[in-house]
Amino acid sequence: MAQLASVALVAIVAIVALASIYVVVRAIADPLRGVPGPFWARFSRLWYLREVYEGPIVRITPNEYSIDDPAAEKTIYGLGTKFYKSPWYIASGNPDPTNSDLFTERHPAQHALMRRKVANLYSANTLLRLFVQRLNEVAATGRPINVQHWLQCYAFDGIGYITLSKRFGFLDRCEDARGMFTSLHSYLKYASRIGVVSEVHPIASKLLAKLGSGGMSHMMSFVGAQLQDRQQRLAEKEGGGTDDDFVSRILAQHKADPEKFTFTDVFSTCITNIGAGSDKTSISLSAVMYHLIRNPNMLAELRSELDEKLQPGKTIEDFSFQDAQRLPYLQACIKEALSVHPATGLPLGGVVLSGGAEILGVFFPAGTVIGINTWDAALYRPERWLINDKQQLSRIDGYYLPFGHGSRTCIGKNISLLEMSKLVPVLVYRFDFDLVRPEEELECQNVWFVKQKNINCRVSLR
Ligand code: HEM
Repeated sequence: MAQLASVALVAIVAIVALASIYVVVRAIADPLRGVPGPFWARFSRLWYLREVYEGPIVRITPNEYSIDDPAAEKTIYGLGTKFYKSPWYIASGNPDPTNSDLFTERHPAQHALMRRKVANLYSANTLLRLFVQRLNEVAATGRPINVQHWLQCYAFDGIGYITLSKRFGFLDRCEDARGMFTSLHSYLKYASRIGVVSEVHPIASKLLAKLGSGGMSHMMSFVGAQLQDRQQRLAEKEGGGTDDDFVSRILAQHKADPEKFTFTDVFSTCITNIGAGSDKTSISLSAVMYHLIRNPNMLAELRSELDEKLQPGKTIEDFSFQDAQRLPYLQACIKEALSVHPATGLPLGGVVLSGGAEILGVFFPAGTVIGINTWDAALYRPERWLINDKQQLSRIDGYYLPFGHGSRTCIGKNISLLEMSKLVPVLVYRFDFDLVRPEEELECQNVWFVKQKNINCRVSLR
């Protein structure tokens, strides 16, 4: 027995020694060893779970680099790119690779095919009245609210409505009654961490499911029940046409060609909408509101633009998306907030294709993972989007990446811009928001989505 234990010990020591030699030799022989980054990123992916580092090209793992260069956007994400999404995306999806969805499908051709199937459903159209009613009620009580949480209720009900023509019901009491925010948050924590070591995703996800911590299970059962209900209604309506909403159109596509557009496609499109389109919209809306609350001069400027453009006999709620798009200061406030606080906070990784790629004079061999982080931290200054200097505008626009870029740009971008353009004018026109603790810095948590934690305000009617 003692002999067996010492053989096992020798074997373990030998494996550890060989692995260490391999890691050190790989780091020394690495043609990209000149790229700066944290020391431990030369040897292991694990440091990525905690640190931040700045520079034009930064090593973030032994085989992964974060790039800060707008010209690289086209190379990595441009339409027709052959770059695969990086292995990080694996942990966000179904462990069964045949059940991928638009967000997690890594193969460029498969991804393009999937995207073509649903692209027409995302052309842009609200829960404004209900949200304003809730704010009116809370304003009457003087009770402080967490603005991010309330906007999350708005965004969740919004995306439920847009996708399934059914609200989840968060705006009824502005509470996470179904535990869905918590579920999505634990899913994001899981995906952002396990994405770093995505090889363990098939085992880790099974283990979590056994422990009853599935993350998305609430959402899946809600979506499943709504789809079943709608299918039944459509069947009863046979010959009588379909409703003109997202879910009817997607089910009609499935009915027309169930092999090309399978029920799994229907389900994963709806789930992806809700996972991808709720928190990111609420984080972006919170960013717009936070910076306006923090900058009273800019808030006053926006309000005077709204006063000026509001036609006699109309209310602020009558402003259409088209009207809002013609308000330069409003659009600059939104764009600037998404610039200084993009909803996602990790590099959007892509695997370098065969033949390699040269970026900022550095050659990255095939198989290396490179990506651009959407964060372009700067002072909040909407005015910088309102200049006439085309060259300067195009330079700053090159760094604007909150929705990603090219072939994998956010498919829900128009929907969320519409939601923001409709809601922000109403909020700033109807209400005052006063931070409960203005002396506190903004606190955020990065779980791939960078969530604000402490935008606590008292709301009052203007
Ligand atoms: C302000 C709100 C939003 C922001 C900031 C945002 C941002 C992003 C970003 C950065 C990506 C990742 C691109 C990549 O991995 O390279 C993405 C992808 C995606 N978003 Fe959004 N998003 C928002 C709202 C929405 C909404 C409302 C929907 C659905 C209705 C949606 C659906 C998707 C989908 C399906 C993808 C995957 C697209 C693909 O890979 O082809 N997003 N979004």
